[in-house]
Parts: sequence; C-alpha cells; structure tokens
Amino acid sequence: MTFNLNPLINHGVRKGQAGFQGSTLKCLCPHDKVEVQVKGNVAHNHACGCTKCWKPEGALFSIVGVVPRDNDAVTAHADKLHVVDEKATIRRHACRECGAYMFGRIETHDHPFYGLDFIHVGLSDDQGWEEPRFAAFVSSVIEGGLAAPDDMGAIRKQLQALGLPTYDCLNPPLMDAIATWQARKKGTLKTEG
Ligand SMILES: N[C@@H](CCC(=O)N[C@@H](CS)C(=O)NCC(=O)O)C(=O)O
Ligand SMILES: [Zn+2]
Ligand SMILES: [Zn+2]
Repeated sequence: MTFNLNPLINHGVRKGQAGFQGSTLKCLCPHDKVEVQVKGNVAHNHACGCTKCWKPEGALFSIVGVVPRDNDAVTAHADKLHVVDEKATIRRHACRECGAYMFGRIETHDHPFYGLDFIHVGLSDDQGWEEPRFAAFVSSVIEGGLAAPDDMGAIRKQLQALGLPTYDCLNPPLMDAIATWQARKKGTLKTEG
C-alpha cells in the first residue's frame, strides 16, 4: 500500500535550487486569495505528522519549514486570516474560507525558536524551495486519527525510501538547538556559540 504522505513528496523529493530568492504563498480559495510574500528560501524544511500543522486534504503529513519573521509579509486579503489556536505556541494564521495555514508565528520572546515563522511551501506555485530533509512527529499521525498503529512500519519505510529520516519529535540538530537554548537559560551550559 502506498500512503498519501503529501503531494509535494509522493512522487519523490525535488531538490531545491541554490540561490532561490523566495516567492509568494497563496491560499486555496478560487479567488480573493490570501497572499504571503516570502523573501529568501525556507530552512529546516521537513514533513511533520503532528496534529497541529496544516496538511492538504487527505495527506498524512504537513510540509513545513521556517523563515525569519521579517522575511514574510501578508500582501493580499489579510482580512481573511484568523489564528487557529490562540493557546498554541505557534500562532497559526489560516484562511477562514479555505482553511490553508498561511504562516505560523511564535510571539513568546522566551522561546528557542522566537524570531522564526513557520510556512508551507506547498502553497507556492514556484520550485526552488529547499527540499524537505526529514520527517518529524511521525507517530502523531496515529494521534490525529490518520493512520492505524499497524501502518506505522510501512509509513516510516515510505518516508525513509524518499531519503527522509524519521523521528517522533524533531531531528537531532533541532532537538540539540532547543536543548542548548534551555541549558544556556538554566546556566548549565556556559560556552558561547
Ligand atoms: N503529539 C502532538 C505533538 C504536537 C507538537 O509538539 N508539535 C510540534 C511540531 S509543529 C510543536 O512544536 N508544536 C508547537 C505548537 O504547535 O504550537 C500532536 O501531534 O499534536
Ligand atoms: Zn483561502
Ligand atoms: Zn507540526
């Protein structure tokens, strides 16, 4: 059985282009689309199975990455946006009409990822975005009711065959970044860098 992981990766992972300058994200409404202009490429792009990230209809995973918060701006139909969950750390701004999540922002200064916005490059018509490089929160697809526990072996295999290592949290570099931030805050890590 082949799973609908996400349309962006179902038929292989397309490599990004060096020097890609960014592009516009558009919501899925047939007209009066919400538009978000993104300057520069996305980073840490990955598949996320968590229940909070936006997934296209029928897909098991979101494709989500980050940009500096100053690099994205809503350029059309901002009035259609609402925050999906005010209590979540990532305030995900979605189109009220089509449901697409246009950007997610961390407003808590005291957070390891403060300063980054979360975006979905699948909402752009352009190619060249950094390719997804790993899969995070894979086990969460069970929590979301999207997959049976017995399917997880096959789902992980499909992701790994695409060259995406699978994790049930974030990947080691991001987990290390979070732990480093926590250690500096607690004073348990004193070195710079
Ligand atoms: N098992 C949980 C995990 C959710 C989770 O921790 N998601 C990560 C990856 S997007 C996160 O950073 N969430 C913060 C937030 O959603 O505000 C779920 O699937 O809902
Ligand atoms: Zn829309
Ligand atoms: Zn997520």
